[in-house]
Amino acid sequence: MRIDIVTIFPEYLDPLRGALLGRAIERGLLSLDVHDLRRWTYDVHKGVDDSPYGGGPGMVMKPQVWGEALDEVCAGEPPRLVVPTPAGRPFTQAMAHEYAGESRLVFACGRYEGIDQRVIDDASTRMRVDEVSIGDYVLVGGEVAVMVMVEAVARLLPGVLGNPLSAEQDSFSDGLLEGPSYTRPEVWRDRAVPDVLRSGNHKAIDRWRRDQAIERTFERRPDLLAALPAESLDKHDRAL
Ligand SMILES: Nc1cc(-c2ccc3cc[nH]c3c2)n[nH]1
Repeated sequence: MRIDIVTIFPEYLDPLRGALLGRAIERGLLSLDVHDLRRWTYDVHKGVDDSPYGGGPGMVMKPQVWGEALDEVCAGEPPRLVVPTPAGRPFTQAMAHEYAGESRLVFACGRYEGIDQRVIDDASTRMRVDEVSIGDYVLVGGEVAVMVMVEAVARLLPGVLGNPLSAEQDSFSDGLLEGPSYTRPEVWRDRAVPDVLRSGNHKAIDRWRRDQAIERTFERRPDLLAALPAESLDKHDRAL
């Protein structure tokens, strides 16, 4: 997978080159190119923003600069263009899996009050464009949102995670939250690991883990339970 990111703060994305993702890049499992938007400015001040039509606070990012940047970065095989915004469609694990199946992703990091809408409208005539939110809170720019999405997507690529089962048993993979995890010691500050986990009875362990996942989902994210297909909860699950 080829990932391109356009931003006015390229150094903000440096952490993506460390640790697990850095190793995946070194191993050629994905490529990551970060582009400074100011490369496509021509004025001495390298301006990327201007006042909003209709008035209002803050500044809007200019369409000319973004248009030329995306023309160049998106050239070649048409990518999926992802534009983080608080007004976007919620980013989910299902979308992370969808993106992991793409051969090219381009992320456009806005700043200020965002990017002139015509940039998205124009790009949509040539490629799939998703305006995506990573949560119902407002960040200062798109860079942190892009780091969240790149990490969520990259970890799903074959070979990136040491144990592929980790991704299969993620929270949300079966529509439920993951239950609690435990490791040594057996007792810590007078708190013991649940006996079932030390029983060696894997049928009982799997049942206990599913019960914990359903109970935790019920308590913390009842909306996920409501969205589950009826057939995915058996009689035992419903009796919880
Ligand atoms: N989910 C979420 C996205 C954002 C976001 C995304 C891009 C920009 C550009 C300027 N402010 C931004 C905020 N905040 N919260």
